[in-house]
Amino acid sequence: MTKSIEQIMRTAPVIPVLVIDDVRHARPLAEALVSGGLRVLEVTLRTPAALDAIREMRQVEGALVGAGTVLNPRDYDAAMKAGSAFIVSPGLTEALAGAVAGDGTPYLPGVATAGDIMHGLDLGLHHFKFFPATAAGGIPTLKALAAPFSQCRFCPTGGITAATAPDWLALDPVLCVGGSWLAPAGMPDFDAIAGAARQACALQGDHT
Ligand SMILES: O=C[C@H](O)COP(=O)(O)O
Ligand SMILES: CC(=O)C(=O)O
Repeated sequence: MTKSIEQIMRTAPVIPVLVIDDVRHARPLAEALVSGGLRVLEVTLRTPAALDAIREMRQVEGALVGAGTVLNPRDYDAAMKAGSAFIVSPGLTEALAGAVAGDGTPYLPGVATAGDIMHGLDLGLHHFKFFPATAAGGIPTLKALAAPFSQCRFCPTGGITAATAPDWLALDPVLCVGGSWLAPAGMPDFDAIAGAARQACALQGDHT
């Protein structure tokens, strides 16, 4: 059965945001992250290898693999054909949100302003990526934005690190955070990635 975006956001406290250049790294990367307890994986459509990486990673037992940097209905279509379990975009447009929400696909669009959130609510959305979290003002901005929108839940992403993630996760409207710190660019060190995933998994991220 398809999981809701809320269930996906509550699966683990951290969603690794992945930029995969070499499809040969995809499976071992997913295995390292899942072995550390991070089951929800966002593969950004920023590289030519991304769609094949999604196809590979979804074979890994326990992995819940979605597509990030989905910018328009064409990207959405390609991401779904590759088997994405959820969709993430850096912002919110009617063209994309209409296509994704119309299909009932779990969807996490990016918002950075009250107007963005109101636009999302008009489209029936209540779960958002707060992006770019740190550059958009950090925790004070999210607290101020969340106050009038008590029905909304957030996954802050952008500039978050292992050191700052706990402060974000302590906020009630925050169900999880996203970040690329778990798998930095370059040749992956899968043991180090599994270790970072274990630490991230131990962070508290479950709010009612
Ligand atoms: O999805 C968004 C970002 O690329 C992740 O941000 P970050 O690299 O600052 O963690
Ligand atoms: C930044 C972001 O949300 C994305 O690449 O999907």
